[in-house]
Amino acid sequence: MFSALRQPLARASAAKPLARAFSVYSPVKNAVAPVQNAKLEYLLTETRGRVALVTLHRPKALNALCNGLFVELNQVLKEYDNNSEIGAIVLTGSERAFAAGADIKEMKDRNFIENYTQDFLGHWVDIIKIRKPIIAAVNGFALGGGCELAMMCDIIYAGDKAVFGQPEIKLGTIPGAGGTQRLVKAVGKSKAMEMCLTGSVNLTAEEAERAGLVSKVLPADQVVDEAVKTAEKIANLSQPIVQMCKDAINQSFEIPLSAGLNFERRLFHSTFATHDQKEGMGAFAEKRKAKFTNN
Ligand SMILES: CCCCCCC[C@H](O)CC(=O)SCCNC(=O)CCNC(=O)[C@H](O)C(C)(C)COP(=O)([O-])OP(=O)([O-])OC[C@H]1O[C@@H](n2cnc3c(N)ncnc32)[C@H](O)[C@@H]1OP(=O)([O-])[O-]
Repeated sequence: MFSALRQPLARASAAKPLARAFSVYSPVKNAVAPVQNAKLEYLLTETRGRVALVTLHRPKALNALCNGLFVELNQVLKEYDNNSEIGAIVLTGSERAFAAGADIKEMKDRNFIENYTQDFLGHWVDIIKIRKPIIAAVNGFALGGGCELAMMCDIIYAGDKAVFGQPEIKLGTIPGAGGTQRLVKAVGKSKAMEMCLTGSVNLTAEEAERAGLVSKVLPADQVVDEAVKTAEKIANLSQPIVQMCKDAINQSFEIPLSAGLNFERRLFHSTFATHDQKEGMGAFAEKRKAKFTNN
């Protein structure tokens, strides 16, 4: 199914839902049922040069994250990951909300047995398997799962009115997709504890930048364009080397320093097996711009 979808995605140039074959998730049972020629209901997609721009589009619910949205998001991201015309991805929401968290109304009646046996949220986090860099362009609310989704991306740019928070505790639950883990690594234990334990201490965009959660704060109407510009820069570098670099940085979250340094050195060594390393260093020595061929 993915290869059949590749062409329509690669050609898409306007921000509108694409008609295609799709699978949808039953919110209750997590069962995948194939639906032919359904439309994207929760996303807008477009391509700008070598960058794919994916917009969460559930405006009436402030982009609350539901099962159907993740089925679409996973498929679209996988398509772009496999499309050699695309070098990087920008994920954004609306000016009012990147995402106001998991859909509370959809999940409120779930029970423990269902959650456990169906591994509720298991497939929601497939975004971390995407090999190409993903930049989150965040405006408005990034709460609960919205904050967690942004943290699963590789770089976060925030609009000046963005708000990051983990309010789950006020709903009688805890963050379920990285709020107690990635947030600690991004902002430190004390701030993460304060945010998660109170549910009401949020970070403004500037606070998030100071804490290291966000790499740049921009006027709200410039966030997406700036994210696309950065994504385009990355997309025009050597793609295998970009992927190795993303891999190496992500390893720093998983393994001890000595193992991470070893992993990094092995990847560094292996870049010398590529044509792009010869081209990149050769171009520097010859005082010309490198032309990478992804080999
Ligand atoms: C990457 C993988 C992610 C996995 C996630 C893991 C699990 C996660 O850790 C758990 C959560 O996220 S738990 C969630 C953590 N998040 C939270 O606790 C935040 C919950 N949201 C809020 O506190 C408020 O909506 C805001 C303060 C965001 C805005 O307030 P405002 O400006 O007065 O606007 P308004 O009038 O309130 O909302 C407009 C419409 O949107 C609707 N809607 C909004 N969020 C919704 C949601 N999450 N659900 C459903 N619907 C939601 C709202 O009902 C209303 O619809 P209506 O049909 O017109 O009634």
